[in-house]
Amino acid sequence: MATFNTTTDTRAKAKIIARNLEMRFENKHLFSADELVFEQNHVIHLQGDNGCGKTTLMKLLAGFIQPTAGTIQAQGFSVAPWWRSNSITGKAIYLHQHPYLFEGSVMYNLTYPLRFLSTDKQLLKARIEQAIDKAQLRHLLTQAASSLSGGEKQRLAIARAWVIQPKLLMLDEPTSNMDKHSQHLVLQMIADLKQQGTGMLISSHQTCMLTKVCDHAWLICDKTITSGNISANQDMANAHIDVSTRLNVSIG
Ligand SMILES: Nc1ncnc2c1ncn2[C@@H]1O[C@H](COP(=O)(O)OP(=O)(O)OP(=O)(O)O)[C@@H](O)[C@H]1O
Repeated sequence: MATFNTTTDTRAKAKIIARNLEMRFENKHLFSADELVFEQNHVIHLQGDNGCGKTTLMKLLAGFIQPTAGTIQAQGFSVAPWWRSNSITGKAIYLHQHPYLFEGSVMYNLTYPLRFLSTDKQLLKARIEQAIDKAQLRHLLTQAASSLSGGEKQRLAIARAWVIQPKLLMLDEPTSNMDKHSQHLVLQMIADLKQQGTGMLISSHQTCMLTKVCDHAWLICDKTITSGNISANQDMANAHIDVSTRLNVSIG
């Protein structure tokens, strides 16, 4: 039986903890894991072959779907509104590889979050201006977001996340539509967020420019999720799971 819950000490480091996790689609066992901790100040490279379950794991941690078994708990966030049936939803921001954008212009998409944030509005406006430059979106501001190219849409979605500065951010195959130049721009924003303490989970089945900023790795292999540090002196192209910190997980 899967359960979700949230503890609300907002002074604590924000984290999402999954325990005794098991995910199945009908009879198909996708993965299991004893314990996964996704927290602020950690940047995790989520690795695994096509179809192993990277997107599914992110959707679980975002609270969009429920695990077959196990618990998913959030700590260090403010209390969820009473009408939200799943208290995990909305804690970690999830960016799909084909990001959801609002109908309207690029500028509308960037300013939309303003109305929901309690942060000083002048500071937010200044941050939006910075994001526009960082993502090189200024020449596109009045254009409909729906008319952007795939790479531009991803740049816009990441710029919007950069403005919000979430505690936890998940990026699903963020560079899949990006040329090298766009990857450089996004890398800078991701590095900024890392410095500001945002915890990030970045999925990609291959190493890419963005995975250079990762200090931890989760690997989905043989229906098992293992977790470990990325050795500081190791080329990310050979990123591996530190065997000493491997989790004891079951294979179904
Ligand atoms: N709602 C669903 N019902 C049944 N099967 C599903 C469902 N969602 C995903 N799957 C299956 O689960 C498996 C994992 O899918 P998922 O998208 O999580 O993999 P992934 O690792 O993100 O793949 P990729 O690297 O290709 O993006 C796939 O075989 C997929 O078909």
